[in-house]
Amino acid sequence: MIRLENISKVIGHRSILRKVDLYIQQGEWLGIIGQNGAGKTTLLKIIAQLSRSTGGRILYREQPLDDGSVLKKEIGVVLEASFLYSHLTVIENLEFYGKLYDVDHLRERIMEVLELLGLEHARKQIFCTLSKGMKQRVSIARAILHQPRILLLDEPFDGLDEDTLMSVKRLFTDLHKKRTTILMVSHALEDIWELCGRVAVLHEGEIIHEYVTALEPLDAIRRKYCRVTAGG
Ligand SMILES: Nc1ncnc2c1ncn2[C@@H]1O[C@H](COP(=O)(O)OP(=O)(O)OP(=O)(O)O)[C@@H](O)[C@H]1O
Repeated sequence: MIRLENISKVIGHRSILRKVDLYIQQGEWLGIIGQNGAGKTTLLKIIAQLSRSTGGRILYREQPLDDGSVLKKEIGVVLEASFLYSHLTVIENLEFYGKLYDVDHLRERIMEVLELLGLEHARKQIFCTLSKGMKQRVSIARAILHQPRILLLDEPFDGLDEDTLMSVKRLFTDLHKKRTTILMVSHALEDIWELCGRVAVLHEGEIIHEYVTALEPLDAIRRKYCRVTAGG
């Protein structure tokens, strides 16, 4: 569905990503792991067309992406900088985004995602006054509002309490069952192993391993992963 060919990113004199090749199949749930600074967020931003690569290309359904508009509409993104306006309420933020994406029956859809994320009671609260976990819920609500075919998730469970974590995992699992393609960056290997079918390890801007989670026990990977990222 999405093919990355030789994707590179150089900032100043630093190579952040080095010739990354990656294929993401339709309906797949792919995890990306790696140490701090490995380039995971940079890679996600390039796929989301929020940042430009300095080399290589992205193919979507085997067609090169020249301007990202086709893909942009099909993608929902959860990133730390969550594209939400601090001084708008939760519902105003969702209305703004929903109009931008021409969401049908916007009012009903907003009520649906508010309920899915347990945000009904906070809907009139100003975004910047929310707790970290509540902000993360709004960020997820925004990402799924237009029912994207692809979800790009950067540490999506950050800040969520145990109950919300379970319900958000269920929500993503349901979307995945409905053939949503998911690319998820996380430091929580347990979550990655529980949810993702395949995992790519990014190290200093390069994909150095790919694993099928069903075939590799997490403990073995934890040992290997630590060795690999420690350079051994
Ligand atoms: N705009 C920028 N200018 C300069 N350097 C940048 C910029 N954006 C990212 N970097 C650098 O690129 C490298 C990769 O950053 P990135 O955020 O992609 O890493 P990451 O794997 O997501 O890390 P973490 O696990 O800490 O979130 C880091 O060394 C970072 O400092």
